[in-house]
Amino acid sequence: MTDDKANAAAASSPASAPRCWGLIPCAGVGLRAIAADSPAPELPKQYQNVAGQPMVMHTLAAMLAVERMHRVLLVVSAADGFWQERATDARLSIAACGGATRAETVSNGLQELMRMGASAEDWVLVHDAARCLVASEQVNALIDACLPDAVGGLLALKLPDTLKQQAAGAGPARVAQTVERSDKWLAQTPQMFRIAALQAALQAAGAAVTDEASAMELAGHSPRLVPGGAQNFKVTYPDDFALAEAVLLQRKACG
Ligand SMILES: Nc1ccn([C@@H]2O[C@H](COP(=O)(O)OP(=O)(O)OP(=O)(O)O)[C@@H](O)[C@H]2O)c(=O)n1
Ligand SMILES: C[C@](O)(CO)[C@H](O)COP(=O)(O)O
Repeated sequence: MTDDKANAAAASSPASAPRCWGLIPCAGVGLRAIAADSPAPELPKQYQNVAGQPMVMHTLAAMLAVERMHRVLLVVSAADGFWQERATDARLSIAACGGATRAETVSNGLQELMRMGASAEDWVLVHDAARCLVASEQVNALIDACLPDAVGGLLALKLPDTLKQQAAGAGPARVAQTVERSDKWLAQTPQMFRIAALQAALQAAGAAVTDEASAMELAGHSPRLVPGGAQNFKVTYPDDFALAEAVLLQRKACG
């Protein structure tokens, strides 16, 4: 069945109430966030302080502020000692089943959600621990767009700049051509899909896919693109910490 036909079928069938679960992959090492001239930090980027709190605490606060979020599962690496003796929220669970890639971490987390009582048709919203600026309003907008949809979708940002393709060859980078950008979006998170469909897609796609939507695309689906925002960037490079801190402090000052 095409996504369009499945949407029509979903619209004409009686309303059911699948739940929304949050899944936060938090098992990365943050290699690109380490400045070339700095020693490696003791903790990965998601645990470094940003605006007075470990980055992941901002991420969790935004996800847990969404009332329709049934529970949130944080997936950390087996070696993670951060959560020992730390107070947690009643709707938060932590599983030390992170994998070697983000896709493996998410796949292991989906299995854990099923053990926690999630059903195959429930929705999961996968959100990077390192996107600590997501606003609960954006998460709600994604849920509103995806709940009536047969497939699901992701927050994304229309490309704001002119897009250049690099020429092949050694030496300094040079432009090969300017690429049409009117149909290009930057993928963000959360990415929201049905749990069983996403698990099947990830298993078929393998560990190399860098987001959930890619796995669904490889399975033949066309996920919805829901406008996110420039502030929902992923803390990836050293400069990103200062930007994230400035935005969070400014939000705090504005109440
Ligand atoms: N094996 C992995 C790799 C990544 N992630 C998580 O996926 C999110 C997005 O990944 P990215 O920003 O690429 O994080 P890292 O893999 O940690 O960064 P880098 O590639 O720079 O090492 C992060 O919250 C990260 O913790 C994960 O849970 N398990
Ligand atoms: C999922 C993601 O945040 C979408 O932009 C991103 O792909 C994950 O991290 P990476 O930088 O691709 O490793």
